[in-house]
Amino acid sequence: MSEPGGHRLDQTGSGPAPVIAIIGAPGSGKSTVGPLLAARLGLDFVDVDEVISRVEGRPISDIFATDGEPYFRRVEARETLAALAAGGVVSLGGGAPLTPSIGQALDRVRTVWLEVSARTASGRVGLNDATRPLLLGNVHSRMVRLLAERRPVYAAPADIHVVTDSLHPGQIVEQILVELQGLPEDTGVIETSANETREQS
Ligand SMILES: Nc1ncnc2c1ncn2[C@@H]1O[C@H](COP(=O)(O)OP(=O)(O)O)[C@@H](O)[C@H]1O
Ligand SMILES: O=C(O)C1=C[C@@H](OP(=O)(O)O)[C@@H](O)[C@H](O)C1
Ligand SMILES: [Mg+2]
Repeated sequence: MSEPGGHRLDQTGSGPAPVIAIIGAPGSGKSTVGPLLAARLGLDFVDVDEVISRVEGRPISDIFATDGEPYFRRVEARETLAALAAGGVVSLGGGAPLTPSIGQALDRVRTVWLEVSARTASGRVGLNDATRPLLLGNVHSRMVRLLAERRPVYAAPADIHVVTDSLHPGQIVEQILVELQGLPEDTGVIETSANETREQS
């Protein structure tokens, strides 16, 4: 089905809705690239951090401060699994893949890993960011440690891997669209027309 963007996918089609999960460290660009990718594919988009803040009625930093990280991770697992079950493009929080139930779910969907260096990520995230309480203090040193711990957890479920440091969000979306075409059919069919994309660029 070709649409102006060349990538529209009718979600009313038969079969389960396609699911694309976006994972990576804080500052890798999940919340930025996710909606752009969803628009190109004609899919719904969910940012799980936004859902959490909405259902909890408070910023993520307040959740951590008042109820602690274990509580946050339980809410995150519930909302992440619900979003993945609903289908569309889902941008996870940076720590979500460390939760076993989420890691197992990621093995069943198309997963995009946006990689970023600690230096670049530190430069992208703001200081004292209310959505990233784990980075309060020395952002760069905390990011270095976090990336070292998590790299294997991001790599394991990844079907598509994009190193984002020197790419703009639009370039990242184009690379994802091209790589989606090369994925095996068994994880759902997402019709994109990368050729049209190349003609458009
Ligand atoms: N490819 C990119 N190049 C430059 N800046 C980016 C890129 N991707 C995201 N950003 C910026 O970095 C910050 C963090 O991006 P965000 O999408 O919130 O990351 P995440 O959701 O992975 O934590 C935002 O200010 C965003 O505009
Ligand atoms: O890395 C993490 O553990 C976290 C990353 C944040 O999301 P982003 O990756 O979108 O910043 C948010 O879920 C929370 O602060 C925890
Ligand atoms: Mg985000």
